[in-house]
Amino acid sequence: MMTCGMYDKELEVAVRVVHLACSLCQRVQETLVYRRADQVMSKEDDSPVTIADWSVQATVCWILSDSFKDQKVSIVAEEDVQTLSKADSADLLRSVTNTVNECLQEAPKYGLQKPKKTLEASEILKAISQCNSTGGPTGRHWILDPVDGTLGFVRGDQYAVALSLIQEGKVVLGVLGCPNYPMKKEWLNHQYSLSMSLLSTPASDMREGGCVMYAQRGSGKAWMQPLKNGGMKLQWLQSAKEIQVSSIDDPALATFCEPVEIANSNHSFAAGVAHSMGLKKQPLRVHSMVKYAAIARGDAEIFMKFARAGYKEKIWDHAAGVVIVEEAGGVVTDAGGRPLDFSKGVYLEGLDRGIVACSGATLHEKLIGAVYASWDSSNL
Ligand SMILES: Nc1ncnc2c1ncn2[C@@H]1O[C@H](COP(=O)(O)OS(=O)(=O)O)[C@@H](OP(=O)(O)O)[C@H]1O
Ligand SMILES: [Mg+2]
Ligand SMILES: [Mg+2]
Ligand SMILES: [Mg+2]
Repeated sequence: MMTCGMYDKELEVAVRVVHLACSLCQRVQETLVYRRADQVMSKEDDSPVTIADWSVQATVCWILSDSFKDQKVSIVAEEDVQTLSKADSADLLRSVTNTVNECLQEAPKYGLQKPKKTLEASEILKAISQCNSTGGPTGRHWILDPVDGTLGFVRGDQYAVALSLIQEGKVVLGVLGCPNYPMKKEWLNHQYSLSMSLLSTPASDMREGGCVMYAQRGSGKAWMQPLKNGGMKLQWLQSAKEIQVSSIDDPALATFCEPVEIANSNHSFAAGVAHSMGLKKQPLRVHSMVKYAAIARGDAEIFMKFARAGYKEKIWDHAAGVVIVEEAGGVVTDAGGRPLDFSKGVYLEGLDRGIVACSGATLHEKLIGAVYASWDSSNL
């Protein structure tokens, strides 16, 4: 038996809906790489958002609400309906509505219920805006990043669908869908590009590619499955294999990963820390929570993110990745060595400088020491 925890039912629904959401993203990404300009919108903070971000949020909201009808489902998620409800956004809303309805039609293939009738645009808006919970220290809250690494997504590169559950302020399960991160390791080392692989690989082969990872808190185990495009009605656990962090603890042999964008993490500070702790390899720059996935799977040993001072990290950018890395045997803390606190609402309040994840305690101690030593000489 691959799960035997308190949240088996929640985990099963979460894994199924993440598979479903990944298939939606794959379809949208294929069209996006050819028609980028008019399909990528900007939010108020200038970050990108697409049909996929809203559509996944509406889809996951509908499935969770339907699957847990007896509960008042609380969802903390990234997107809101501001852009979508503007007067000149009618086409956009129509695209989202169609995308969600098409996706939900496929739900039975994934062992989930589909709606009895086609959802109206107003119901889609309602579903998206219903994900406006702020989490907190009590009760049960789903945490969703419908598309994490939207920039990677629009570039035809790495991105993730991240769903997790917090209970009394603790992350109790996490699921990460990584449609462009194949089961085999070597793929991550090349920069993944959908547009390139579409030219060189038959689309069907490429669609076999991705994986979904998941873990339940306290199980001491984390799992990976191939992404199922044709559905997964029965025996959803069967194709899962256990994953574990890397056993490398020599910094000279370790690989570290970090965000692609300099705006999202201070690369030069990370390089200083890397040098100071004796890392020798070039950093692996990857969009999205695929970085946590790489640590959990043993494809890399260290993840560092040092956002600019004043930026507040959001829980949906980390929750699923953290529980999967920890259950796979890794360590995740802030740059001061303290565990991340998911109980304070939407933000990781009180975060000390940045976030680090390591495959084990030896590398983690060295990393925290190197941050401490490098801090004075930096001006983050
Ligand atoms: N200024 C700034 N500083 C730090 N972090 C920020 C910043 N702006 C955005 N974000 C969040 O970063 C999420 C993407 O992180 P990544 O590690 O994938 O970044 S990168 O694309 O590889 O550069 C990204 O998640 P998504 O919006 O889901 O893509 C953001 O939540
Ligand atoms: Mg994100
Ligand atoms: Mg996102
Ligand atoms: Mg975003």
